[in-house]
Amino acid sequence: MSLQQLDAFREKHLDLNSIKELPESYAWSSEDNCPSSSNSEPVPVINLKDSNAMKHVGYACKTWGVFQVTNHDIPITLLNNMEASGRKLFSLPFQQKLKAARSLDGVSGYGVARISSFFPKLMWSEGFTLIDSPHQHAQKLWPQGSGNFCDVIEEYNKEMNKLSNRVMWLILGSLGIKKGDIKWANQEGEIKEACAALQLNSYPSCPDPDRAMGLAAHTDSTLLTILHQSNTSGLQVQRGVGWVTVKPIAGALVVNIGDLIQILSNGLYSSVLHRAMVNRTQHRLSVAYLYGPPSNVRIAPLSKLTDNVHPPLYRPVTWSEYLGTKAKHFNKALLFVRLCAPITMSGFVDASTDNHNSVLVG
Ligand SMILES: C=C1C[C@]23C[C@@]1(O)CC[C@H]2[C@@]12CCC[C@@](C)(C(=O)O1)[C@H]2[C@@H]3C(=O)O
Ligand SMILES: O=C(O)CCC(=O)C(=O)O
Ligand SMILES: [Fe+2]
Repeated sequence: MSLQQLDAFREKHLDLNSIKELPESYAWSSEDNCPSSSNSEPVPVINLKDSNAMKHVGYACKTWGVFQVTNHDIPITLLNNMEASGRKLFSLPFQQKLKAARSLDGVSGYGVARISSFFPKLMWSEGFTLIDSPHQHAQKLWPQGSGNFCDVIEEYNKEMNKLSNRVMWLILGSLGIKKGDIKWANQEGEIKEACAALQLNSYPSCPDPDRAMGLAAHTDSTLLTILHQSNTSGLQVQRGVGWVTVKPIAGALVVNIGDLIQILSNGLYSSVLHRAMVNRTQHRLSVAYLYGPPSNVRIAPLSKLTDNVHPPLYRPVTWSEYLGTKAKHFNKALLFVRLCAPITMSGFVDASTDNHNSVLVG
């Protein structure tokens, strides 16, 4: 990052850990920050060792787009070590974290939520994204030695890759998809070249949590995301018109359905809109493993799920192409890869003028 970029960054983004009163630039209107629904049914919790796990996953995908998993075989010590590594990183002095700041056009490094540009107010969070080896970043953050930071990240990525593949097959299996139906997986269903990003999110305690927003409502552009949310609540998912809190369960992991599963499943399973809230007393940390397909693969509705009555709803896209669309159109990105425009309640086609790929139906 150039010195000029660093100055612009410092000007806009404050060290949240030292602020005693919520600045106006972080105060969201009550409309944006609408409260959560009370008395809602809880998000499904699925024991991966249950012989009916696939059926439960199918139900959770159809009705929620999110579920928690237990008995997932990720050692609790690894989850604890990952959380401790995240806390160690975010507790570094602000100036030190800035040494590993994400460049303006870059993906990895320290920075504010990259969706910030779509909102008039700033979010009460800081993040660290890793897509490749953690060593270069660790060297900048801890020039005297980073302890076991890199080992923990590498072990975590390896284990999350295995778990993501296992959960992906439960999701696809629940739609009747077999190993041979996915060309980019080998006979065992493994995806050797799967791409992924690790996103560490830090939400410092906030002097006015009811007016602040940790991470604004979004869907993930992934096949699926596995989130370790520590023991402090904050994650909420949209259900109907309200927001439901995903209660932290010790040792459980949250699985979010991403936009690419929505495309693959031809809309049978929708990605879940979610957000993170903050609180007055606790510093919350979350670690998201964002799982996607190999970079050369074009994701399209699976042919087994389409026919004359159910034509493909989306055109084929690679993950990086889709991330580009998301960076430009954010929560409308799926509409921009859609082939058949959805019909609105009024019976008219909801045609976006920008969406030149739409074939209007109905
Ligand atoms: C692979 C990716 C998905 C992501 C953008 C990124 O290039 C790296 C970070 C990811 C993340 C994490 C926080 C929420 C999110 C919307 C964001 O701003 O950065 C996601 C992006 C995404 O899923 O679109
Ligand atoms: O912190 C959380 O609970 C949510 C994080 C998240 O949605 C993400 O990293 O994509
Ligand atoms: Fe997310």
